[in-house]
Amino acid sequence: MNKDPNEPVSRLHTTVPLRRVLALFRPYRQLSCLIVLLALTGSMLSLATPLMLKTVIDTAIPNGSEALLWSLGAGVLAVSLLSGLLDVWQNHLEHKVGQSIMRDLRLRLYGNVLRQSISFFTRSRAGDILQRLTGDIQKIQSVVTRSVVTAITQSTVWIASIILLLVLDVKLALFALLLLPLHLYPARKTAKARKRLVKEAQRFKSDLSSHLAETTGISGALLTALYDGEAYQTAKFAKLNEIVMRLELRMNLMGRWITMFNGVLPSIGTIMVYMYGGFKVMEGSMTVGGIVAFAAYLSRLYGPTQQLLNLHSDVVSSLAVFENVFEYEDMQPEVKTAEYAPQLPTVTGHVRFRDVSFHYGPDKLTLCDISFEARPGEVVAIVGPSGAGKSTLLSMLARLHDPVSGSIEIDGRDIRGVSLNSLRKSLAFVTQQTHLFHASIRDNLLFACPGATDEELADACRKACILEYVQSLPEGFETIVGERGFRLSGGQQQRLSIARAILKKPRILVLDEATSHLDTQSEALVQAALEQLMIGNTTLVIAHRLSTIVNADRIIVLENGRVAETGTHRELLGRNGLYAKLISSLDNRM
Ligand SMILES: Nc1ncnc2c1ncn2[C@@H]1O[C@H](COP(=O)(O)OP(=O)(O)OP(=O)(O)O)[C@@H](O)[C@H]1O
Repeated sequence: MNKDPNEPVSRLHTTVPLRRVLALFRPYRQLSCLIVLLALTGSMLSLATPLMLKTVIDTAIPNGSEALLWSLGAGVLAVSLLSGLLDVWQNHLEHKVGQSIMRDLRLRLYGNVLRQSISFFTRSRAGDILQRLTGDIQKIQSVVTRSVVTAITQSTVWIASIILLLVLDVKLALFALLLLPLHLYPARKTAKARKRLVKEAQRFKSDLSSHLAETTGISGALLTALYDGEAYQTAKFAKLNEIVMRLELRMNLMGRWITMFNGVLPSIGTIMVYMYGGFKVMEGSMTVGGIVAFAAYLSRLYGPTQQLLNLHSDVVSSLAVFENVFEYEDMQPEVKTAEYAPQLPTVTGHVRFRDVSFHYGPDKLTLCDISFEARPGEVVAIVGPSGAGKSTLLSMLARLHDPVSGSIEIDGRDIRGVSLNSLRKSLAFVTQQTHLFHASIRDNLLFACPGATDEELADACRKACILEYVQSLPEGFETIVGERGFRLSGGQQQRLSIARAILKKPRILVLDEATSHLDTQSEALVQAALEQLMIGNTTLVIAHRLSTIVNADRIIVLENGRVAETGTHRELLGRNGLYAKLISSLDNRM
């Protein structure tokens, strides 16, 4: 199936050490100890009942002791009531610890995903990320909630039951224990098979949620509608859906077989004990109460055996999911900064690219030895044919990618040596594709400057030529916009994103000028907004408008990732090279 896009970005390990799973409990050590204590007390209490039953049958009834019968009856009732209460408390605490671990994991994973470089997001499907942060974490929840407690309590009951069985009758106990190894072989086999199935199912679930996310997002839905792709998408979904269902069925069936097998063995064991014990009672070497107590302890031996084997199978199969989760926790961003990198102080906005080279893949350099500078307040226009590397070049200023050689400096400091957030605070990007979150206009603006006052918001919108429009909306700044919100036109979205950039008060501005989708009036408004934003800032602009290019202090002409020409409009026209050709094609389009 569609595997490549889902391949891990950097696979750091293939198996998860159990130590790492146990380390998740570290912050909840005390609560976990309390849970284990409660569970052990509950298990010990449950071991008292068979002994009381033995006394009822062997002593109270034959001796006609009503008082003993009453007190043993009350004892059994008290034990079961107390066990029930302890169980409720223990269960609540187990869930508290389990849910807290899930919360911590989700938060750590989300934080680490957001820390990743942009290359991670271009490689991953949204559905995969969603699946890991929700589906996968949900899947390991039951293991995390129950596993440790079950392992400790059930092993205790198991060992205690063996001791009590041996105390009651050594030969009978050894006879009953003979059946135990029969449980192990199928349990080991199925645990491995389940792990494979779980891994496969998680992968297809990831495919399913990616397909869902892609086709129900506004762009995917629009494309599907316009190309009449409903039947195609539904067929693709149905295929994945079917595979997921079949895998779930296989996993369930495998679980049922093992449950059946594990259910039959104890019955055989119990009936053998009753028969063998029966003969011993007839011989007079054992009491009836002794057999009843023995059978009760036997069920407390087989029960935990099953539980421990199920747990083993759950843990082994869920290791596949742990691998997924821990992989996201361990991922390192490609673009790294030292933990205590200094902040970039308020800058004047002097930008310098020194021999910058970059490639997306090893086969071909996307940018090769690019050098240029933009002095504070200058406008530098980047022009060149489609695919020349203009967007890549400017994205490097915000360290969306790092150069493979050369360096980029702001005010003489290599941007790799300063903290990433301080670097990004001093820059503002206005791109052609504007993204607005599904939130109010106010919240979308505050995203750039969380502390901005209403006056500052209004002022930024006024400068971006959008205030009047926002105020004319029935809900004004509270209007919900974004993919599923109120639809703003392309120009309005751009002006809102310019207002957002104005609020950031950057020193360096990176613009990707709109090409053609705006009408003349809208373009004039966007242009006026941009001019406001450019005042006093160093501006690097991927320029498509003749006026921007002509008025730029310097023009960098890129071709196939190299600087083909540099100069002012007049100088470059005089050279009659690539620039002159590009300008004549621009003129022809105007
Ligand atoms: N994420 C990516 N992975 C691999 N290659 C990429 C990626 N992004 C861009 N490229 C390639 O890098 C080259 C430069 O792309 P870039 O978008 O920087 O060009 P551009 O000059 O901005 O083009 P346009 O004017 O059409 O937007 C292109 O050949 C493109 O295919």
